[in-house]
Amino acid sequence: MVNDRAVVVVDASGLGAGERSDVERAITDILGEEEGVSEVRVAMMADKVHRRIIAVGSGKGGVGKSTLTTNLAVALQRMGMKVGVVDADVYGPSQPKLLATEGQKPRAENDKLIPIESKYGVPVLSMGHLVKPAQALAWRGPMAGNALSQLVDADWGDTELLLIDLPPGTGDVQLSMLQKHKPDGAVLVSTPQDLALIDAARAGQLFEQGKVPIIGLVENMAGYQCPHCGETSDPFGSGGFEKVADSIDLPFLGRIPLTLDIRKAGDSGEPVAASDSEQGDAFRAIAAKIADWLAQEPA
Ligand SMILES: Nc1ncnc2c1ncn2[C@@H]1O[C@H](COP(=O)(O)OP(=O)(O)OP(=O)(O)O)[C@@H](O)[C@H]1O
Repeated sequence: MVNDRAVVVVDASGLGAGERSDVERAITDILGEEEGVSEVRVAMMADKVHRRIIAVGSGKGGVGKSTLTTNLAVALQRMGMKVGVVDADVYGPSQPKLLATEGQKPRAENDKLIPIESKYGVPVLSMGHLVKPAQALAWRGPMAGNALSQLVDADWGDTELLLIDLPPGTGDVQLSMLQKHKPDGAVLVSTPQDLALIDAARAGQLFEQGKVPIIGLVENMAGYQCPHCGETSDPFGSGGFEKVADSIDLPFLGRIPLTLDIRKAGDSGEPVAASDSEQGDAFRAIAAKIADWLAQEPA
């Protein structure tokens, strides 16, 4: 006590942003009731978390970058990592739907957004939580860049890994990310079609120029698995990406089949990696490679 002021120092290491403010509120409420206390001050101390950022990028849209980001985050969370997702796809945010947080609005405290807790233990922030999609369409360079900063500089608490779901291509958001929030590594995703491969190579160049190590390439929608007979066919060809990965000397992280289940799971906000399904295994195998990469890279 200092005169009639109660000062409490709390070791908040390991608590998420929401838990920290709950503890702070509880202490303030309880001590505020005490006789002789006119003011309560709570100082939250925590070990600084060393947070790493991995960007998930693609050359063109619709190749499954958001689906991959969600499932990798859920898979890594289930492996024991504290993972958050930033949906930097300012112009077409899909993480609110994929992580079943649609319609929720993040709170702000001390000028920082508090990420939304999804039911999968993966906190998430998206422009889709803040504005209507049509509003963001009018944004140009600096506004889109500032929007990204708000999301990345939010109060991520004890989150140790942020996966950033980038917009497709090499526009303003990507440049702003390289300048202000340089990722520790990048994962590139593409479908097996030739055009997509060429575009992915372009996205790769952006990271290389920005001196961001490329962790590896993921081939999505590789082979269609028939839900009736289980047979796999290759509407877009297969293996092309692996060859590209080889020819440009980048690790190939894995292949995700095109399945009805993955599409339905995305639409209903129930990522396949959240269950022990065969579909989830493909994402888990890639997540394991990313975890290996993180373990090898000096933090
Ligand atoms: N392996 C897959 N099997 C079946 N459907 C898939 C698969 N991967 C993604 N999809 C579906 O394809 C569509 C596009 O996927 P997604 O939104 O993840 O792509 P994106 O590259 O992030 O797109 P955008 O450029 O619009 O952000 C979604 O309907 C998604 O459910």
